[in-house]
Amino acid sequence: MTVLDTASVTSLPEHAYYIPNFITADEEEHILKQMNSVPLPRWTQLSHRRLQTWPSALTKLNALLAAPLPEWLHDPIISPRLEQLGCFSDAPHKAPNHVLINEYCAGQGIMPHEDGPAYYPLVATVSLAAPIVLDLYEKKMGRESVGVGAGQEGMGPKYRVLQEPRSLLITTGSLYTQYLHGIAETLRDDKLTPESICNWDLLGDPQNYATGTYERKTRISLTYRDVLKVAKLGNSIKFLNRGK
Ligand SMILES: O=C(O)CCC(=O)C(=O)O
Ligand SMILES: [Fe+2]
Repeated sequence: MTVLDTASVTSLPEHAYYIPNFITADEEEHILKQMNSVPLPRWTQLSHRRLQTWPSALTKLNALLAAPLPEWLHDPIISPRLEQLGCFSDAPHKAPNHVLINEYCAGQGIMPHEDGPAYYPLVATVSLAAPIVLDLYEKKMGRESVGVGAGQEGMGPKYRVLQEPRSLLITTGSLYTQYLHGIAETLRDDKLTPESICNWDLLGDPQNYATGTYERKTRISLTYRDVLKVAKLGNSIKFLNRGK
């Protein structure tokens, strides 16, 4: 049995994997320090959260301009940890080449959405600083209704995943393509029970949630992905100079 087999969230459609304490508290602190020491314009302020995009935002055609990730996003998460798991070994570039950093203050969240076709369909999410619940919604069949109603009153999530600080969550396969994911805009996550939280058996510190509720604190996520289209800067410069 591989490490990933033992981390499988078996009550979810295929596939999700959850590993608590994927990084140490020292490693978490180092990453948070680096993240907070970048120049302020590195942050994109959205109405409900702020975001850093590494190495840069995708082009209009969903291509990534080839550039290395900063060392603090690479070590130890990509090398050696994700490499040891082998989760990107079938991806076109065999490793993640893009990282989004999302910061959610208490009360902030992200609308149910899907990550779409720009990426190899696997997301590796490392959570930092505080726990949060990720909600999963089944996509409605029929184009017009995709996403409509998800997250609205009376349309609760189909599944809930509790992401502890320092944990890794991998979503791939039909979970990537057939489901929407979102985070509620709330000051506390509640109904934290083994019945309601689908990765309860895999939690590192379930006793922290024994009261069934958790007051939200600022939580950071690092989402690692492989962008399918990569443009080499040299080629882009040739393209820009075309006709000169
Ligand atoms: O913060 C998270 O765990 C989810 C972020 C997300 O869905 C995204 O960046 O597309
Ligand atoms: Fe997403």
